Amino acid sequence: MDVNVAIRNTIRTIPDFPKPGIQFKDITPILENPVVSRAIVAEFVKLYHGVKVDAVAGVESRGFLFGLPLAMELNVPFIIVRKKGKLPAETVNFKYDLEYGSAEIEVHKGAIKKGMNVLVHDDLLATGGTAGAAAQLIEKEEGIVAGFSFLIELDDLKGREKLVRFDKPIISLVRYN
Ligand SMILES: O=P(O)(O)OC[C@H]1O[C@H](OP(=O)(O)OP(=O)(O)O)[C@H](O)[C@@H]1O
Ligand SMILES: Nc1ncnc2[nH]cnc12
Repeated sequence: MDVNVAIRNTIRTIPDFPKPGIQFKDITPILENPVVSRAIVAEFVKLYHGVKVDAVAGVESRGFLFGLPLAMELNVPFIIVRKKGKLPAETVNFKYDLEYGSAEIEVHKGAIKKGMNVLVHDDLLATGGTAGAAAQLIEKEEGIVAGFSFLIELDDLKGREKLVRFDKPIISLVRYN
């Protein structure tokens, strides 16, 4: 199976969600398909062969879906990056600007160890604000960004440009204009 073709054929595009003009990439049909889901994890494992990854950080909420199985396959810890106010123990936070307004993400203090190579994982790269903030959080904790992995990248929103400064591989399985 060509996993990129399988993803493209399985994703649904829902127009005007959550706002008029947005073409929402709905991954729920992928989650309902265990063959494609397994192929996605296998593809990430293959692509990260030879890259030093000590942990995978998945961004709430859709970054959790493939982030945990990927970490399990790589046999490394999975670290959850959550929106503010959801993690129960002491946290470190990073505030960032969105297109309109701002948002804050956090991880448990001590989850990212000094010098740890942490792969940022999410389902989708749009403007890059979220993935860039997760990477800054890793650096704030003295971890090293190992790279970025996404199922989907929306090229027109130029998120990649926000991530190039980390100078690490940015992998997306499917790209849309
Ligand atoms: O590149 P950006 O412009 O930052 O956008 C990408 C982010 O947006 C979506 O998450 P959303 O905030 O919709 O939350 P969810 O995963 O909980 O649905 C997506 O899952 C990414 O995390
Ligand atoms: N177009 C889109 N589809 C799905 N998730 C998104 N997150 C940001 N933009 C998105």
